[in-house]
Amino acid sequence: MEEIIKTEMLTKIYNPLSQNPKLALDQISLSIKEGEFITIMGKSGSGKTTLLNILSTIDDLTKGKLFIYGKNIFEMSDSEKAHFRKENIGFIFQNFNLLDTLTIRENIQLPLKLSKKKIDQDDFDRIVGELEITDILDKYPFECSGGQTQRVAVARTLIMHPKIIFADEPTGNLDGVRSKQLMQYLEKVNQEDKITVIMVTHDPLDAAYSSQMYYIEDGKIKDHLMKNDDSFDTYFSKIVKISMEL
Ligand SMILES: Nc1ncnc2c1ncn2[C@@H]1O[C@H](COP(=O)(O)OP(=O)(O)OP(=O)(O)O)[C@@H](O)[C@H]1O
Repeated sequence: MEEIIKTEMLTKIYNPLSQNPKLALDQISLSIKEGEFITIMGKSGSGKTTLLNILSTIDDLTKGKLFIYGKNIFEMSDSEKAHFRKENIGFIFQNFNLLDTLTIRENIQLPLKLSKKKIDQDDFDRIVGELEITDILDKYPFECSGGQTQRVAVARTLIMHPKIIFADEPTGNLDGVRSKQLMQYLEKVNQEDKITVIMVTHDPLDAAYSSQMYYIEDGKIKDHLMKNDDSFDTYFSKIVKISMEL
């Protein structure tokens, strides 16, 4: 499988020139191939969101190297980065970011309109059907349940057919049943559509869906588990053990 993201000694220092520079990521080297399902775990403040933001090119690194599809990020112009994000990346956040003044249908179609892409009605119908939100398309987000708005946010991401989904604590506001549904859906698009998923989570049940887990401590990779190396039970129990330290 093609390598999509590679970092070498990636380092992030916030406010480097101030009296209080903050070393948030410290020489992170990793490689992510197409079709993988990666989770990033670690204590609060360990650097997980910073790493996600840099890998998705939303934020800049301070030192080290980041390659996207083999291309050095320092050699990419802002418009090349914007193009990469538009064509390749989808985000799922904890608070879903739906617009209350738009209907559910309009919310889902918004990214297509913003990037001046045509709406493929069959594709739209398939996605909202799979996510079971067909009957709320004319409602507004404030009229929907948390589980429904979460599925709308997923639909809005998938309508753009991203190659990579970045998810930051996507189940953070959901109950156990809704969390499981979201994770099963992410697993489905990962396995069937080969969408690469890179997800930050605190929850070992969420992390168990991944094929690899990076554990970050004080901005450094402290542990890297691969599901292939172990049986599922062993992988899961290692994740549970690590998450007990969180
Ligand atoms: N814009 C910023 N300016 C200065 N320091 C920052 C900034 N953003 C994050 N930090 C600091 O960098 C470190 C890593 O932050 P980050 O948000 O990546 O951690 P995290 O592991 O995602 O935490 P959490 O689980 O609480 O969301 C923390 O010490 C944080 O306070």
